[in-house]
Amino acid sequence: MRLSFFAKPHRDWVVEGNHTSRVMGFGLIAFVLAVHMLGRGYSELTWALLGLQFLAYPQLLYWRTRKSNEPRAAEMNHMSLDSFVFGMWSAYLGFPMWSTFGMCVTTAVTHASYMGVKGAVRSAAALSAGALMAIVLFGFRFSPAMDWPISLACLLGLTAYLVSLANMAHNHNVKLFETRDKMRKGEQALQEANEALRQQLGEISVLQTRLREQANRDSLTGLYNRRYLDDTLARELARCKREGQPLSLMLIDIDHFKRVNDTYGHPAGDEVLRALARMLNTHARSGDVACRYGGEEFLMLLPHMPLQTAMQRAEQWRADFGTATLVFGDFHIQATLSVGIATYPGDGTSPETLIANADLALYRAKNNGRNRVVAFSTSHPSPSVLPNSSHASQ
Ligand SMILES: Nc1nc2c(ncn2[C@@H]2O[C@H](COP(=O)(O)OP(=O)(O)OP(=O)(O)O)[C@@H](O)[C@H]2O)c(=O)[nH]1
Repeated sequence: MRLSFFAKPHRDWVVEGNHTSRVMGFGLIAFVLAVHMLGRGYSELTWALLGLQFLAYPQLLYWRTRKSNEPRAAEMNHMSLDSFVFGMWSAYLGFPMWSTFGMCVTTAVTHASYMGVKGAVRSAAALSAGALMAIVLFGFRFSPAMDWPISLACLLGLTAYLVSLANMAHNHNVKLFETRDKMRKGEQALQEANEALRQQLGEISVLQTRLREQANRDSLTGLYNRRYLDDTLARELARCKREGQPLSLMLIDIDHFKRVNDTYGHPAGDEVLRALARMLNTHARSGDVACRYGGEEFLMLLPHMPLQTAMQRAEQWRADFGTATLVFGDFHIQATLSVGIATYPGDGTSPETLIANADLALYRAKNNGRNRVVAFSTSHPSPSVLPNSSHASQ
């Protein structure tokens, strides 16, 4: 387990960069000031302070910054403290020309690079405050020494400082570009993933629609199934009631279908069912619902259709189907239809009653000899039968 004292809580590029440039800059200035102090009779205490100030102080600040909860804010304050101590040293040493200039410029540039012109002003204020403090404590001295070794050291130090600052900015820019590049690539990958997801969602939605459609369809004939009819009949009936329109229901049953199966086989029977479904679909209007109601029983839901029209239609379909021949392999198959019709409002006002009455009418069509159309009518004791003597059952 690491002790928190040694832990590195935060790695901030401002803090790290400042530390490096502070260590370097203070080292160089210490060297320049030492050259200036040589032979000028400064006490041992001053030399010791110089060592502490320029060699130990940067480490102390770095440690404090990293312990701080807000390292950047701490670092900004430390920069002002730098200016203050530089001001003190400059005034204490009598404002040696190049050293003072170097200290002023480096702190002003550092401040300005983080805080703009405001930073430079802040640095100037701190420098002045430091100088003032030194003048108050030690008195005013003025010896702007400009010996060439000091001037040369200052110029080299200043150049090194500016280059290191530019290098830091360059490194930061490179990092910034790399991060932007990564973000752009990430964004692109995200867009691609989004696009793929959108496509998948589209496919899922198509599949769902197809599934819903399949759930409503009879797999053999492709007509709507009974489940769909249950939902639709109530809705269509309600609509016709609102609009004051009639609605007819036709129950259509293939006569003696068992015989077809028994004679020609089940696959042939299937083909007959498909043929009837095709015929009903072909003749259905856009609002009609053709539905396979049971094994060989079909239902046509005919909104807005009065009884007489429904009777005529059913008769037409019965005749067409009865005269058609279905070729299945070597077989020529013929079959007839019986149809029962119930119409809203005369034959019932609820889906259940209408279906029950259409079924009753169909039952009567079968009983009366098949191959015929029978309409249920509550107004007559026996349902009305469309005469069909020419198409007797087989
Ligand atoms: N091929 C085939 N036959 C089916 C299918 N569904 C039901 N059937 C058959 O349809 C026949 C219906 O027979 P019945 O109910 O006796 O009726 P029917 O022979 O048509 O006689 P009526 O209706 O009284 O004229 C049965 O033999 C069922 O096996 C199907 O999907 N395919």
